[in-house]
Amino acid sequence: MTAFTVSLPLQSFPISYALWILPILYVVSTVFYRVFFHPLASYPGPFFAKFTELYPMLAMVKRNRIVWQYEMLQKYGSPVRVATNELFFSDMKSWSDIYGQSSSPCQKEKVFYDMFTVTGATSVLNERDKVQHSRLRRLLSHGFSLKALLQEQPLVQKKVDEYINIVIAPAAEKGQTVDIYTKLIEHYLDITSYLSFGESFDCVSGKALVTQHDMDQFMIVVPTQSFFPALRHFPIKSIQEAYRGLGKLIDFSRTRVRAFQSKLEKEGDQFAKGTFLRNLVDARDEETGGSKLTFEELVENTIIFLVAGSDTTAVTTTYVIWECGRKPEVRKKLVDEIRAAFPDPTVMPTYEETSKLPYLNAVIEEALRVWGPLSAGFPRVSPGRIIGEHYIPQGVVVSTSAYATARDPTVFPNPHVFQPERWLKATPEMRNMSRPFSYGPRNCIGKHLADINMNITLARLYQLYDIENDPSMTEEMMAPNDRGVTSPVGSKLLVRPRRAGALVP
Ligand code: HEM
Repeated sequence: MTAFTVSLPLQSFPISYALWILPILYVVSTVFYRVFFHPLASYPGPFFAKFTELYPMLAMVKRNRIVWQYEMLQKYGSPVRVATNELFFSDMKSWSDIYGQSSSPCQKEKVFYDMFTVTGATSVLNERDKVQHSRLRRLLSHGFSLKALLQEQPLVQKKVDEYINIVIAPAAEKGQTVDIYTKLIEHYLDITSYLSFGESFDCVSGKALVTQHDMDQFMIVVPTQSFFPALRHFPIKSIQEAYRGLGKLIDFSRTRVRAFQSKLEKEGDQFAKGTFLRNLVDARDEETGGSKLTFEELVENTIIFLVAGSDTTAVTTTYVIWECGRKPEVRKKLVDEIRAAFPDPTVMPTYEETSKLPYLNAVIEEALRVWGPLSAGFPRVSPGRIIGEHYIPQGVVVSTSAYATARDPTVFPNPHVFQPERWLKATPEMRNMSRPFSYGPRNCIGKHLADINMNITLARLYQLYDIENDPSMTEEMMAPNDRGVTSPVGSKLLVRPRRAGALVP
């Protein structure tokens, strides 16, 4: 009996010891491998990045991905190892190696892009398979061509005047201050929703079938729910409210797509000709045996257009106005150019005319370079190939930081300074390094729409009004806040509009 009680701890000792020692050995050997023998072991970067995913996660939570990526590249050079299996680049060649056309492309990274689905269906944004993506892109390309979009120009012009009459004119009349940013999101949402569904949300006029607030819930709920599917059951008021907003958006899209399909069946093909939905519903992809988009694909894609098309364009327009507000010499040149081109206030500028105004386009290019709303590195997975100067093994997550390449001082002297003049003599290097719409087969499909929207809105605004920043606006309030789309941290830009000529620029 005594022998048994004494020997029991001795017999069990090695087992309990092993229970502790094995996990410790596993952790130590994993860290040791990742630091010294991992294929990325020789790349520079912060020490903890060698064996954790801590830094990218922290940057996401702190909403400062773009600035953090830039700081990493500044400190360690390109490429920098920012997590066990992840590299950032900031050289010109990495743009084409990572994002360019290729028979073995770097595919979009699964965890990141799986976050961006509302209904569970895939969209042109998050489809990773090359063949399936090409099919979606082909089906959509006609609707997003400059030619097709210009047929809808009268709608854009009408919405621009509506925005000005409802938002700007009353403030100018009464000498009041107005928040231009929030209303710009609504303005572009009104245009994109019309182009998507053949029916505008009409947020600016107050009809608001779906509000900008409902749209905002996408960014709050959608990325989080892919990690925490149970999120929707949390009895927290703000979460429940966010799901209600998202639900409204999905219901609206489903109803519109259904109504659209049945109208098309009953009335034939003579209605809503220029809308994206019309092109999507009709489109057949001959290369995949005449396949059409499913109902859920139609709903998912139209929602993605709304999300991708409104905030991005509004942020860029807002930063143009902010920069012109704090740089009177820039504002004067812009206003002079626009008013010389369109002296008659009863004549609305067209895109064809505004696209020929060098200074207006230089101001927009510079706003996209300095304040691009999607300038974080978009993650791709190496198929095992040379990127930049290095062979990057299969499975490594890679990206080029658009924010960093657009700040390369050898290409953009004084890179942090807003200087539209630099674009008046743009070099090929400048175009290669400033890529606000990304590059290659996964670049922005909505670029032409963004150009048309921004050119007409800005030309009309400065044709009719002098606009000053409200003195309460500070640089801190305009600092970029990375919520997926990078927008001013203060979520507003207060301005004082006055009828043209009231200010001496
Ligand atoms: C100033 C405005 C805009 C900027 C700076 C911008 C920028 C970008 C960038 C950088 C990407 C690549 C994202 C990635 O690799 O994951 C992208 C993709 C995309 N954008 Fe835009 N965008 C703008 C406006 C628009 C508009 C107006 C629409 C449509 C209504 C749109 C629809 C899309 C879609 C559908 C994709 C995914 C394309 C694909 O993966 O094939 N964007 N955009």
